[in-house]
Amino acid sequence: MAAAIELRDVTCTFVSRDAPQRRYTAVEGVTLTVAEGEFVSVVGPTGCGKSTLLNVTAGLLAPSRGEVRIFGAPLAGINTRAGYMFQADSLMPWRTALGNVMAGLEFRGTPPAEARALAEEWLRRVGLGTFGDRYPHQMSGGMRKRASLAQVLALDPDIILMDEPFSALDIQTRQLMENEVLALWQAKRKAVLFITHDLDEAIAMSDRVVVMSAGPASRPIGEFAIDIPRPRDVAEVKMTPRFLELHAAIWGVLRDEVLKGYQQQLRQAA
Ligand SMILES: Nc1ncnc2c1ncn2[C@@H]1O[C@H](COP(=O)(O)OP(=O)(O)OP(=O)(O)O)[C@@H](O)[C@H]1O
Repeated sequence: MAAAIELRDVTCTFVSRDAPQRRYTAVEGVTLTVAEGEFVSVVGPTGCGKSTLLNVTAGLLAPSRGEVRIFGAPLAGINTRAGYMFQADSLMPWRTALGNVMAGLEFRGTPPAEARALAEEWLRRVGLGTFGDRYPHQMSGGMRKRASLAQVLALDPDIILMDEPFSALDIQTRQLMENEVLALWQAKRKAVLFITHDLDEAIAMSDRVVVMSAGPASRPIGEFAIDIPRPRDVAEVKMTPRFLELHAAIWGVLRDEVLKGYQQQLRQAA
């Protein structure tokens, strides 16, 4: 069976707009797969190209070299089988929660009555059943994240791409959301590519954690299967001996890269 996502030897080089002779290779020779139904997290130091890999998978950015295959077919243009949840809110401020969830469905041509019923159903599933008429500015950060999640899941994508979706939330709301995402994922088993700075979050959520090296020319330098049984409670698994073992092993690979990434940022800022 073809992988849901397959990046083959992907390199992304950016050309500076101000000085076209200046180039920056963000990621180089990245090979990465996510199987159907698998939850894979990518961790790495700041600026190592995690978002770049997600943008390549979403079809928002064409790699300078290499290939992206989605369920075995080469990706050309936008990845229509993927839903994308960003770090920033993706809600339209002039639409209610219900209107926001309906928007993607309507855009895809779902008849209005069906779009409304589906949007209401998804708002219920993410715990916003009675908040459909709220505008984004009338919702808390956690509620906005829930609405964004409903927006993505209502489209029933085969692949879910998440770029630090919960980093702006307080720790309790974050744990609630992580558990909810796991429960929803467990029911539907989509392929998930999850980007995070937070190693605890990556281990608690994933089937596999991929560690990227510091940039430039970042690439995966470690891959760890997370053999902690499911269903998991993200707060509880963090106290298990296996979690601590995995954390120590992955941190052993990640630590030096985080230090290198930090030094590089200091050099760039100087
Ligand atoms: N469009 C672009 N033009 C030029 N450089 C870019 C562009 N997009 C990203 N970069 C550079 O590529 C590198 C990787 O960026 P990216 O956002 O993918 O990293 P990241 O690992 O997601 O970072 P963070 O963890 O801080 O969110 C960075 O050095 C960034 O400045």
